[in-house]
Amino acid sequence: MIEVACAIIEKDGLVLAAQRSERMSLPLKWEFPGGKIEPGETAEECLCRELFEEMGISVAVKKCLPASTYHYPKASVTLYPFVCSIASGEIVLDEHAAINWLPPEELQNLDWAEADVAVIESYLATCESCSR
Ligand SMILES: Nc1nc2c([nH]c(=O)n2[C@@H]2O[C@H](COP(=O)(O)OP(=O)(O)OP(=O)(O)O)[C@@H](O)[C@H]2O)c(=O)[nH]1
Repeated sequence: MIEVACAIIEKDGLVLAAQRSERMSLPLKWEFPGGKIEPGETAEECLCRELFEEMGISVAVKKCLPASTYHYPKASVTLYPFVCSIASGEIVLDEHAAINWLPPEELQNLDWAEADVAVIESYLATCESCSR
């Protein structure tokens, strides 16, 4: 079981999606930036560390969404999603192939890592700026 903290970053009514690079597992799939929770670390501590390492930004957590587990053929992944805003810094891509800022209702148009599909549904169900 892999435990992963991930950030649903909102800015001006848009949401950040990040595309995994060709060198990563699940190449070129879209995801919410974040990473594996290390021993002794809380999910929120992990989130802050990974966002700084991967993108050079500090985030402020606005809301936690329910954890969601997906069973890939090789491993099970539990995602701990946090709705966030950028507190400081400008995004610099260190690991990802690309980023995209999308209106919430367009998120489902991307080719997401399978574990993220349920997270997006949960986000859309609670999202205040969504039209649906
Ligand atoms: N960060 C992130 N990982 C996700 C998401 N959805 C999803 O299935 N995963 C999976 O969760 C795992 C997290 O791996 P990662 O590569 O981002 O984490 P990491 O930086 O700590 O790992 P590493 O240092 O071993 O490369 C991968 O197996 C990845 O495919 C998501 O939305 N965000």
